[in-house]
Amino acid sequence: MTTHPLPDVLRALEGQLVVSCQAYPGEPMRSPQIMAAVALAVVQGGARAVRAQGIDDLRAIRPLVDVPLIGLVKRGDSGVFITPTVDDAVACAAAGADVVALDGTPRDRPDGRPLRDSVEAVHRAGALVMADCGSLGDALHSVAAGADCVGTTLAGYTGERPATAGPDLELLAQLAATLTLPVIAEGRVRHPDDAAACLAAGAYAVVVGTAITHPTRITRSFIDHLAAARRPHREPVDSGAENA
Ligand SMILES: CC(=O)N[C@H](C=O)[C@@H](O)[C@H](O)[C@H](O)COP(=O)(O)O
Repeated sequence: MTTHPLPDVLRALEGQLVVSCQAYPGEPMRSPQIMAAVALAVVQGGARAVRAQGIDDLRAIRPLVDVPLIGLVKRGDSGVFITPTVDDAVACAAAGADVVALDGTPRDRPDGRPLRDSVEAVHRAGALVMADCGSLGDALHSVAAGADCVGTTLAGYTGERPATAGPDLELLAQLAATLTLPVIAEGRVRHPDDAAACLAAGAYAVVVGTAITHPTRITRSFIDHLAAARRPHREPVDSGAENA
């Protein structure tokens, strides 16, 4: 439940779909131009905001889309890796992010500074903060640090909660019932039904990444389904008709 007057950027997202456009190191689509085209394509499809990773990608996407841009920088894939430092957060805002997504956990950050420092620096730069959280404790920490909205982005990735097959609806409902700022569903939203379930659980908006913008993993999910569905090969039965 949201009770505070919200900035326009967040108000525009209520009940809407945000699409995360990210390619990972070494992947064929890892290029700012390609991610910018993907971002434009999802906006044409109705995404009301784009989430993107990396300063070059943000710079390439910014002039192409007129929806809010949620920016982050990823450094590695363990510990605090989503926009881990104050400098990274400021760089995202300078590259055109309206909202800077950053790790909202109380874990030690690589620059040794508290979450609050990143939040305040983003606010000074004129942007908002989405705190990526993995638990209720993270979300409460983020709210205390001044975040403008929280996401379930890290649910299942910090060791505090199991990685559910789909979105962590239990955490989502818990956050939505506890907090008075927007709670954004993110992580393992694989199907439109999952997205609808997130809204029903209290999400303010829903972020979908892999299921829309990662062709390698989408293809692999079809391959796995086919492998499971394929019947064991059987020799055709010889009816003996041609000898009759
Ligand atoms: C945990 C982490 O690193 N999440 C990242 C955050 O930006 C991205 O790798 C995810 O793709 C994004 O959160 C969207 O989630 P999904 O791709 O499951 O729809």
